[in-house]
Amino acid sequence: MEEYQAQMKALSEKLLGIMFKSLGLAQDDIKWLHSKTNHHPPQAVLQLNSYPACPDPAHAMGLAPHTDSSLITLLHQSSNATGLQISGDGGNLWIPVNPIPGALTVNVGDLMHIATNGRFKTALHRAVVNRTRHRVSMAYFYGTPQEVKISPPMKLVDVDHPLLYQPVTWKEYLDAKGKYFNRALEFIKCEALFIADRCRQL
Ligand SMILES: O=C(O)CCC(=O)C(=O)O
Ligand SMILES: [Fe+2]
Repeated sequence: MEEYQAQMKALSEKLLGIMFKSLGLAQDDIKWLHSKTNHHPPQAVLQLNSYPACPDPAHAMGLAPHTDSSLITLLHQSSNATGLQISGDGGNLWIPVNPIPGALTVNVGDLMHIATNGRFKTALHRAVVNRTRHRVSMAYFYGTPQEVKISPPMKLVDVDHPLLYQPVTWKEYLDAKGKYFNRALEFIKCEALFIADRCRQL
């Protein structure tokens, strides 16, 4: 398990580096991301999910529609059963994300949505139970260091892209998520007054 987590951590950092670079950001813009040079390294959680088979999947709960609260999630799903589904339209249409042997699924999470000012969009997904097969999955949630207030680099904020969310730590965000669940992002949205105030400070 420790070795798996170490590998997932390295992969998360690599992927995030590539994703931020794709937005034109340099290493200096995302200093908090580099755990080797950071006093307080980014935090991560490993979660194991088990979904017993159910002959009537429509009447069983797998994992309800949600977005992950991480920056990114690296998901391993057992290759013998389907169950993960993603929605691009707020939960009307669900598209299966079937397992590919040897491949991981990468979810963009809420913190990445906040940290990139909405350039990378958090992914709404759910897990439904399989009719005949027991399914397991292993989710590695990669987040930010404990004390970091997540806020996009100023290069991603301008008049065409006003600041969308108030700066929050992962802990503060998880508290909001616990209270407001799928509406947590909405809850930390900048009010017009807050945006005007921040813009004056830029
Ligand atoms: O089991 C799955 O495929 C999804 C798991 C998941 O979304 C989660 O643990 O947050
Ligand atoms: Fe998830």
